[in-house]
Amino acid sequence: MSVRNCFQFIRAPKQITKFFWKRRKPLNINLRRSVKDMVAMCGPRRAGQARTVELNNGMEIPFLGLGTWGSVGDQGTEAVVNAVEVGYRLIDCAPIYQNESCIGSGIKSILENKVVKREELFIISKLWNTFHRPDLVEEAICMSLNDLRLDYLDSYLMHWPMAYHEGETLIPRDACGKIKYSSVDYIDTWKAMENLVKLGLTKSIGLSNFNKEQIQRILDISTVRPVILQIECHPYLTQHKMIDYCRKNKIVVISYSPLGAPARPWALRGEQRLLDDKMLEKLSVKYNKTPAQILIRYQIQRGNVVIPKSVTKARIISNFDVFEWSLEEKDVKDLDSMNQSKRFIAFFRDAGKHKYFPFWDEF
Ligand SMILES: NC(=O)C1=CN([C@@H]2O[C@H](COP(=O)(O)OP(=O)(O)OC[C@H]3O[C@@H](n4cnc5c(N)ncnc54)[C@H](OP(=O)(O)O)[C@@H]3O)[C@@H](O)[C@H]2O)C=CC1
Ligand SMILES: O=C1CO[C@H](CO)[C@@H](O)[C@@H]1O
Repeated sequence: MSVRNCFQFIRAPKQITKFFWKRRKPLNINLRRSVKDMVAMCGPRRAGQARTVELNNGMEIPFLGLGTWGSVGDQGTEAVVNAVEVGYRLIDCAPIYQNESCIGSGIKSILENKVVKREELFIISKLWNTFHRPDLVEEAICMSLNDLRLDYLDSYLMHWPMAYHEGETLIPRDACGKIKYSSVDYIDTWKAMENLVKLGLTKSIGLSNFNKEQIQRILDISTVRPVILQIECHPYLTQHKMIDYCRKNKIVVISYSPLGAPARPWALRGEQRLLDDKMLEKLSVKYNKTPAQILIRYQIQRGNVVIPKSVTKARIISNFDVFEWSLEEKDVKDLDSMNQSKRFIAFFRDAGKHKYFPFWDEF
């Protein structure tokens, strides 16, 4: 229920009073109590269960979105259709996932079938590392828009601060298999991204996988402020310092791999999956919710946007059931205490030696 509807609801008893006053008949109902009941009905949704959060440019972004890494072919298309039908309005995409045209088919289908209007969706894509050179930035967003069958994005993020050698290949390697870097400074890339907002190709721009010092460099020169920072975040990597820093700078955090990226067994390095952690098992029993729901709710309760990926219809549905209940503060603290500063998406092998590799600093 929107805030406006809620107030209409509260006003109703006054009209009832007026109507009965005119009829001069005594009423045998407790109007004061019914107002209280109505406020109680509206209250929780208004206070604790908001579904969107405001960005620093006044736009609203949904707290929960659909991740799309690995959502390929018809499965990817169906995942988008199913998700929007369930109520998801945010979809996180990227050309490096090499599926934007499948995701675009899903978006096209829901718009053609009038499930939602374009302006009700919040679509994110990202600038890949081989397109950091300023003269390539507009071409890159146009390719994403073309694949996604859209005229504009709601947000366009610089995927990583490191530039790779420009060319046809997304992961360019030399004869020894090492990634070929490019020396483009992300500051120059950012300036080119600012122009995309002026051209109307995206409504906002943001960052992904940047550390604090790198974000500060952007903030110091930007004429269009970053609205979003997308980073890995879950109880094994709670990101408290980064979240505080972003909050002070009015940047909304999007938590990626919120379930601990279970589809990347290589990232586990033989260790336990986050979803199998004993603490989650305990909370799962206590709240009668799945471990995934606990992990998603944890992010929303911390004020972070969260983008779990799934192509499984039942999971898409259950992952969305995170608004009508909440975790007690002490359980949020217990989840915080699981922090191990452990990254599943480390990217060391492909970019660890790049001068702008972000993860050598504390945050
Ligand atoms: N900016 C960046 O650099 C990055 C951004 N991202 C974004 O964040 C999104 C989410 O992160 P991702 O790394 O995919 O990992 P997630 O932590 O979202 O995990 C996704 C995996 O969990 C499975 N899963 C989904 N729901 C459940 C459930 N209820 N119970 C058990 N398993 C479940 C999915 O399987 P199935 O699909 O088979 O249901 C999939 O294998 C990405 O898809 C991408 O959009 C991710 C990494 C880096
Ligand atoms: O968004 C992403 C999805 O995962 C990839 C690695 O597994 C990352 O490279 C990338 O940043």
